Amino acid sequence: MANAAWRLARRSCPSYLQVLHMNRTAMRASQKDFENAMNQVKLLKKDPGNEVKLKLYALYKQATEGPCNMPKPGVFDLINKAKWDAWNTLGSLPKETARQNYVDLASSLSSSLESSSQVEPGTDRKSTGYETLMVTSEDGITKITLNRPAKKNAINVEMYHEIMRALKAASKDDSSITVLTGNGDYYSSGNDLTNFTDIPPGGVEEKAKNSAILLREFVGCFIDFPKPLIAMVNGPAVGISVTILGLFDAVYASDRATFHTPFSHLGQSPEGCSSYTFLKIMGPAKATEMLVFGKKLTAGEACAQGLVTEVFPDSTFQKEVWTRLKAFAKLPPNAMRISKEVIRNREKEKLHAVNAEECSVLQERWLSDECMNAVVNFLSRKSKL
Ligand SMILES: CCCCCCCCCCC/C=C/C(=O)SCCNC(=O)CCNC(=O)[C@H](O)C(C)(C)COP(=O)(O)OP(=O)(O)OC[C@H]1O[C@@H](n2cnc3c(N)ncnc32)[C@H](O)[C@@H]1OP(=O)(O)O
Repeated sequence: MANAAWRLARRSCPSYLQVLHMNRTAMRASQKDFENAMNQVKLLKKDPGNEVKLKLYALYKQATEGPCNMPKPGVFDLINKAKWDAWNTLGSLPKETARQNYVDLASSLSSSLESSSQVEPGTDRKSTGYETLMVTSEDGITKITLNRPAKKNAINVEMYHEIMRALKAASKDDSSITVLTGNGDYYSSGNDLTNFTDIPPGGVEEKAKNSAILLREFVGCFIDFPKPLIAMVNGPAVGISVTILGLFDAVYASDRATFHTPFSHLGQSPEGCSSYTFLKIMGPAKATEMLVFGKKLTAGEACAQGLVTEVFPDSTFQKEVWTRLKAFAKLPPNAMRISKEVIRNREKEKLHAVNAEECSVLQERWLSDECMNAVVNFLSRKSKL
């Protein structure tokens, strides 16, 4: 049947997309296929992650009930709002197409999740077990890639924890240097603003307290990281993804990258030790423009001010930086580690004290009307940076 559709399509010379559509229609999933797909999903050995689960939920509802018929949940009813958004996005997609898409997604998941659990042979090792990151180790370099490109690599609570886990693992593995970069067009859009919506029974005060503990531990991992740590800033960087750059040993940027710390706009205050490192790196006047007035820097400006080590044209960024990193990774690892220790040890105590103070100030800021209003405006689509 599918072959017949393909032959017919070729004879009347329709576009490639039309052919694909005919093929898919000819292969419409039966109710039995749909039920098998639901079982396949239940039997997955690995959690496919929230975004995929929402997609599956939406396709299931569309396939069984048709277009979204639920009243829209409130902005702070985060889970039901996410489900509603996912379902509502499918608009008037026919039930049969939703059923087919569900079957396709389930089958792609069972093949990709089963195969990704296998460790590749040779020196290129991929770490599995991360939802928000890709972690690989090759040629003496551990690469940690922020991997939520559809959300501009915003750092949700899970990603904070996974970055800490990946850094702890990298500090003990046999690589000589560690690289942090982003997947997609952004390096990172900073803290995921939906982190503010998941309020525990103890209320916002408890949330702010726990968040300050999390942030302090997160930044602490960068202060204490023992090997050379290099940022490959592949695109725009916002908020905490910029401030922690002051704790890296080298920062290479694409000329597409920008550096933005809009803390006052968000009713917040600096973190990542930037209230200390940025002043040392660029002097108080330039640091104030960034941290207090939220001035966004181009990669060239960030390099001129010492935050970035070197800027590369986007077209050659990956090739040029990887060539350089591979050369660095051949240097004697113990010498690099000890040199970093000598440089960092003089500052460590001070950095931990700055980190603690910044987190305690932020804990208060998160409870302010200025901060709450900024977050609600972003979540209700009234504002962007
Ligand atoms: C009680 C307190 C608890 C807090 C717990 C926190 C713990 C530690 C906190 C540490 C302090 C950190 C501070 C910071 O990092 S401040 C910086 C925060 N970041 C932002 O304000 C950026 C917000 N995003 C934007 O302004 C725009 O999205 C952006 C300019 C980055 C890109 O715009 P563009 O038009 O190109 O793309 P979209 O807006 O359509 O984005 C695509 C989707 O990605 C979602 N997105 C992007 N960034 C974020 C983000 N930071 N948080 C949440 N979601 C984000 C965006 O909503 C789109 O999603 P949808 O496709 O679903 O609409």
